[in-house]
Amino acid sequence: MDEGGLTLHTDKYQINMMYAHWVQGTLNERAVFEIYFRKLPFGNGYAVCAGLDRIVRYIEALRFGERELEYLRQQEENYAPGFLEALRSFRFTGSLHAMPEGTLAFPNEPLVRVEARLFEAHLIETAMLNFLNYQTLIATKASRIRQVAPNDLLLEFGTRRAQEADAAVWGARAAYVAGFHATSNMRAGMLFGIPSKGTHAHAWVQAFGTEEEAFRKYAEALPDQVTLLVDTYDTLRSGVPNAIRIGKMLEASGKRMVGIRLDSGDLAYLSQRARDMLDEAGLSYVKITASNDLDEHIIDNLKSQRARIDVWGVGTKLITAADQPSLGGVYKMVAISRNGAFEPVIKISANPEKVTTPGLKDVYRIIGRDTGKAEGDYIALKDEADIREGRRIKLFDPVHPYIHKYIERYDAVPLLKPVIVDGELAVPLPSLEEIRAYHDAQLGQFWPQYLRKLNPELYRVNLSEKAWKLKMDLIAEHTQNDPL
Ligand SMILES: Nc1ncnc2c1ncn2[C@@H]1O[C@H](COP(=O)(O)OP(=O)(O)OP(=O)(O)O)[C@@H](O)[C@H]1O
Ligand SMILES: O=P(O)(O)OC[C@H]1O[C@H](OP(=O)(O)OP(=O)(O)O)[C@H](O)[C@@H]1O
Ligand SMILES: O=C(O)c1cccnc1
Repeated sequence: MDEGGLTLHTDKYQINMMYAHWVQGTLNERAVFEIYFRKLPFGNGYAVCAGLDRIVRYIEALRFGERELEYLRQQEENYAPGFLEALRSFRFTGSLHAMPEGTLAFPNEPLVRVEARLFEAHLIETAMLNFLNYQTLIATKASRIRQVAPNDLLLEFGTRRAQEADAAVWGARAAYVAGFHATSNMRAGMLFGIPSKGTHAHAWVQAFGTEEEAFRKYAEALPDQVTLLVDTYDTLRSGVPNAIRIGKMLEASGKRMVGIRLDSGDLAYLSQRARDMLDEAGLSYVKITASNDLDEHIIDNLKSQRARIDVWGVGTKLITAADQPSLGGVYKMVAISRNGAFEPVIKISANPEKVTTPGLKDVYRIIGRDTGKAEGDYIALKDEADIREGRRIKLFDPVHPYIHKYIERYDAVPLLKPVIVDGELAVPLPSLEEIRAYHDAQLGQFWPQYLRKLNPELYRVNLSEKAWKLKMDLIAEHTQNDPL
């Protein structure tokens, strides 16, 4: 997808800061920022990273053209002409390390680390958060839905209710990353290569004199993909019997009907009755699709009622993340270069959760050698050797530091991979199919108790002792408390 034209998809305060750095001559000073979120959405045990593909394409396409410069000139008379000239040759020259799309991520660990000139680091905050927060939210919602229907076909049907067009297509992609199988949105199919699927609407049936005629005409037109919507008049008295007639008609011409779709009423009862009727008619291969305001809770509940549903069409509640419509990912400065070296910086807050963790850091997934499973994540300062070299490390609870344990016999997998280095793409972006396969492998690394939908076990994100000490020292420095 062409991401040109998004350069001013940023908050004005970013341009104000760029301008002030330009005026003060500090625009080329380098800084490090991290993106992380503080709380998991939906009470889920993990989040599924998505949005990096768009971030990279956006960064690569960043240019201030005539239109952008003219708008800035008109908007703000304080912006000196020299600033606008500097923008004309703007290119992103920094580096970006990030968790690949499909990675399972947890609160308070960096998903992205940006190392760049202040001039460019400010510009990209807003758009990066916009893409990452939304797509990660939808991928996580989709993952919850998949958790309750792991063996069924999952179709994304949300476009009509999405918060506008971008959300529809990028949300369809995020759902696909997390394991949905297809989308109804043809543009998402075209842009990203996601399989597209569709049945027909009630209007098709209403357009004909009888339901049977409507079904027949549809089957004549599209004999290889007949999924008939059976609830326009009376699901069990007319819809399913008419669909069975069409199924038989197709059989006579050597074809097989794909399915029926239920879109209202008691989906458990109707699916059981419809299954019986189809089976009795010898159409046991015909699949039953359900739709109608579905989400992970209803699907789970329908399964516990032994609903006979093979395919789930999920729209509104997925694409709008209806029970939690935003993820609160933030972008915080953790270091700034002074006299040629990065110095850690902190932001203090009366709210302890909002105090940042200073310094350039890496995140590692600790995989137990004996189990092959993730034991916890470990955030360390960038140059810490113990974790890199697999030596014994101490995991401790920062709130109650006396609670700790040592671990050895582990593999430490660095999660932040180089994506852009000095303005250039470090490695080609993975394909969507590669991302899906990687996501599945990620899920396989976790014990089921971390993945369950309801009251999942807390997965630990540990801070190294050095990183923790640095944080405490900086807090002390800024609050005039004694260091711990
Ligand atoms: N057996 C079931 N158990 C739990 N929830 C169900 C069951 N059957 C359907 N549902 C859900 O209950 C809700 C019913 O919604 P609603 O009553 O608005 O649908 P409807 O009246 O049957 O159809 P329409 O969308 O045409 O109004 C939907 O979210 C549906 O997915
Ligand atoms: O329910 P969702 O999860 O959003 O899935 C998509 C819905 O969109 C269509 O109906 P439409 O919205 O056109 O009409 P309806 O509300 O009367 O079902 C379809 O029949 C589904 O019910
Ligand atoms: O193909 C379908 O059945 C479909 C697509 C979008 C929304 N509702 C249903």
